[in-house]
Amino acid sequence: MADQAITLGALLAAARERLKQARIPDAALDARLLVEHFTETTQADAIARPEQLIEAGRRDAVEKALEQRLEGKPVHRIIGRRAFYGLELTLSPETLEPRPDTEALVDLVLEYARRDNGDDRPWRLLDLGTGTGAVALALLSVLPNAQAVGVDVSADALATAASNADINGYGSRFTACRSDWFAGVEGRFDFIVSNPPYIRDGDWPGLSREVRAFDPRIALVAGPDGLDAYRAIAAGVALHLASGGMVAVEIGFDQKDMVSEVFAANGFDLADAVRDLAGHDRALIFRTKTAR
Ligand SMILES: C[S@@+](CC[C@H](N)C(=O)[O-])C[C@H]1O[C@@H](n2cnc3c(N)ncnc32)[C@H](O)[C@@H]1O
Repeated sequence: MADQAITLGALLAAARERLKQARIPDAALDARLLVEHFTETTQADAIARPEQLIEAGRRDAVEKALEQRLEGKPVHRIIGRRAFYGLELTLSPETLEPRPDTEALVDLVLEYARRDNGDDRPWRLLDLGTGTGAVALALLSVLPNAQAVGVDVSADALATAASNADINGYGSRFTACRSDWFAGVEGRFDFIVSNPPYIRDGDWPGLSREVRAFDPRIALVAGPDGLDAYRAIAAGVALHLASGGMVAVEIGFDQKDMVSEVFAANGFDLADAVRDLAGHDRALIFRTKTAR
């Protein structure tokens, strides 16, 4: 490659065209995210100062990133981080890339936590399968006096979650706990939340190549019917839920009835369900069954 600078506008146009030609979905968005990240520019720079010169080293970094994208690596894996609920979260090999759909789970928990002027209460939160810390940290970002314990079976994910808590300014209110679901968890919590693995074993081969190659299988797959993690979680909730507490989970689009049955069998009533932006059932919240 010639050792010369290129303008930001030309670099962006070339990157967009390259991904488009290769039929990469969302080519324009991916090109923009990669160029912005590796040239340390913003969308505003591209609009206001497209003539600004990008030095050869940065242009080469964009070039390498485009090659990775053309080989199928997802754009946020290349960048190494992804935005979730207004937070910037670093990814690592054993963390799932947080998905926008999971914001529905956060909103559902917040709706209940903030009832009756509850915003400022010292809520105790438990996030089972915390991954990057996405759900716990999003809740901490809105509830200023809450404390969260993030549980994961993966040491790599937990280290990433703890680092994300520090980077985003919530390190003093976040505790990482390595545990197989509740096995190593102590204490009781006002809200137990989880976005657990919920894909059926048999559906794994049909997922996109990008997901299979770059998201950890253990973060996504949960037995022949996809319900193994819900069974493990529902069985342990009663021992760790504070009086009046609630448990909320993300679900697959067709799992509302099945997951409700799993929790009902363990003594919990469905209190509410919300859909994601595509209109699919996405998050459920339960409370302890009342005596009838
Ligand atoms: C679907 S990911 C969710 C990650 C993150 N909470 C999010 O919403 O982006 C599920 C997480 O559960 C963790 N996990 C899987 N099996 C587990 C187990 N037995 N005990 C604790 N965590 C587990 C995985 O490592 C993964 O981080």
